Amino acid sequence: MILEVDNVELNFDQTSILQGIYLKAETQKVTCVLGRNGCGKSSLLKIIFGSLKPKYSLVRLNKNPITKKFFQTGLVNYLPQHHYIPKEVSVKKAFQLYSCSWEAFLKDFDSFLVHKNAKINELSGGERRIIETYLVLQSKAKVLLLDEPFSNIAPLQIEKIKQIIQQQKEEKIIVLTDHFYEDVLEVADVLYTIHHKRSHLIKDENDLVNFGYLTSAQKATIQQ
Ligand SMILES: Nc1ncnc2c1ncn2[C@@H]1O[C@H](COP(=O)(O)OP(=O)(O)OP(=O)(O)O)[C@@H](O)[C@H]1O
Repeated sequence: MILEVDNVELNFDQTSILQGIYLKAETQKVTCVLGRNGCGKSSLLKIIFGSLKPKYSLVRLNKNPITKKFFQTGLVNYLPQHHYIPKEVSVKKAFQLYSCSWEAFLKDFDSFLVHKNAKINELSGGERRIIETYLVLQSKAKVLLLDEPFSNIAPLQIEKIKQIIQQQKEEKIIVLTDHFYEDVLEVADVLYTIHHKRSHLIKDENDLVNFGYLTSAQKATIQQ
C-alpha cells in the first residue's frame, strides 16, 4: 500500500503554515517527519486524518484519491498529542472498547497488571500514553498516524514501542513525528523534515543540520 499526500496548503487566519507539501509513505517503511516546534507536523497529520481542513490537499491511497475525510473510511487511525481515552473508562474496559487483547499487552508491559481495574485517569501521564499508543498500534487500521509516540515515555518502554512499530509496519503504513530524534532516526525507513513550510526528503544527518533542525554537535553525537 502507498499513501501520498500532495500539494498541502494550510493557512491559519492570514498566516501561511504549510505550502506545497508532498509526503509518500508505504507499508514496510516507517515514514517519519522531523521539524522545529510550530513548523506544522501535527497539522499535517491532522490534515491526512481528515480532522483539519486545509485550503488545499490531496490524499491518495494506492493512487486513488480519498474523496471524503480519511477517518470516515475506517482505514486510518491517529494517535493525537493529547489523551483520547475518556478519563472515567477503566483500563480493562479500554482494551475491550478498542478490541485489543489485555493479555497480549501484559506480555510486553507486565508492570501494568496492578492497574487492571483502575480508571484510566488514575494512571500516570506516561502510563496512559503507553496504553493509548499501544491501542492505536494494534488497531485494525491499515494506516497509522502517530503524533509523538515516544514523548513522556521511559527509555525501556520506548524500546518496546519501537519493537511493536517494527512488527506493525509489515502490514501497515506508519507515519510518525516526535522530537526524540534519536529514536525517530532508529525506526525511520524514510525521513522528511518540514522547513520553511515545505517538506524535504532527508538523505542523511547532514540534511538535518542544513535544514536547521539539529546542531552540528547533536549530529556528531548521533554518528558516534
Ligand atoms: N487551531 C489553530 N489556530 C491557529 N493557529 C494554529 C492552530 N493550530 C496550530 N496553529 C499554528 O500552526 C503552526 C503549526 O502548528 P503544529 O501544531 O502543526 O506544529 P508542530 O510542528 O506539530 O509543533 P510541535 O513540534 O511544537 O508540536 C503553529 O505556529 C501553531 O501556532
